[in-house]
Amino acid sequence: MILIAVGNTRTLLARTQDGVHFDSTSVATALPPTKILQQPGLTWLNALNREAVALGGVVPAALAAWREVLSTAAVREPDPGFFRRAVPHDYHPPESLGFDRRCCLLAAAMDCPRQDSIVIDMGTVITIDLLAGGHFRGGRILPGITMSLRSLHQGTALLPEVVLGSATEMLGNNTSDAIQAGIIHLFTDALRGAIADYRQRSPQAQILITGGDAECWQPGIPGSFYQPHLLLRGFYLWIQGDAPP
Ligand SMILES: Nc1ncnc2c1ncn2[C@@H]1O[C@H](COP(=O)(O)OP(=O)(O)O)[C@@H](O)[C@H]1O
Ligand SMILES: CC(C)(COP(=O)(O)O)[C@@H](O)C(=O)NCCC(=O)O
Ligand SMILES: [K+]
Repeated sequence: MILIAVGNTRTLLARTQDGVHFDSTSVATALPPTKILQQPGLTWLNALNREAVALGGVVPAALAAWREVLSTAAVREPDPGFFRRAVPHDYHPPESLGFDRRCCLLAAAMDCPRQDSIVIDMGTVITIDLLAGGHFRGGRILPGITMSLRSLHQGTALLPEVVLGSATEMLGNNTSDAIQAGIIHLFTDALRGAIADYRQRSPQAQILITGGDAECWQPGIPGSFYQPHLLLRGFYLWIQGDAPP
């Protein structure tokens, strides 16, 4: 099966036989699908007309462009009804819950059915969601790391656009270090704070962390597990669960 998952910054293109191992790559969502399909190295995408293709995401215009390009392939899109049965929730309106959040929650719910989970997705935007007693209990949406750094530059005359290094000083003594200290401590505190709050509700919840910025932030979140393929795993389970018998 080929999975195409459209995020706000990156589109994941993945192929899997067993739903556990994913041969995946990511490309800029801003690129039109026709251009993406012409990229060298993405040769397995030639299988698009022979294999089942699953399409999902959180950027409606990009999804529409993919639908047009894939019109000859057997495209499958996830059914919200399956999600609602697998992960009951009170989100309102229910259809507004983002596709990427659903995939990660579904993976946690189906792979660890007796375990509560705090699911942190550090993508364009950061989401921190609580799955407890098999139900999605709600979450928090925060600006992402790159988005936050960019907004400091775009909203001011004097602040440069900074790339985060490994500086974690408490007190910055130049503009770049002060911004880095601000962002690193802001998000470390926000993540730890959310975990502490959610654990009042679910003391045993495991912490799963995924998304483009997760790998470098995981060490700052004690006890968390980095799950690079959480979204793809959930997407696969969703499409399989949906399949007609
Ligand atoms: N090659 C890359 N291009 C863009 N952003 C990247 C890349 N690698 C890591 N990142 C980081 O990952 C974040 C995007 O995460 P990702 O999970 O791909 O987001 P989304 O699913 O929202 O598209 C960016 O904010 C950026 O900080
Ligand atoms: C919260 C998100 C922007 C995260 O997107 P991402 O950072 O993964 O691109 C996305 O899940 C979304 O557009 N959600 C819709 C609103 C909601 O979940 O309530
Ligand atoms: K995200």
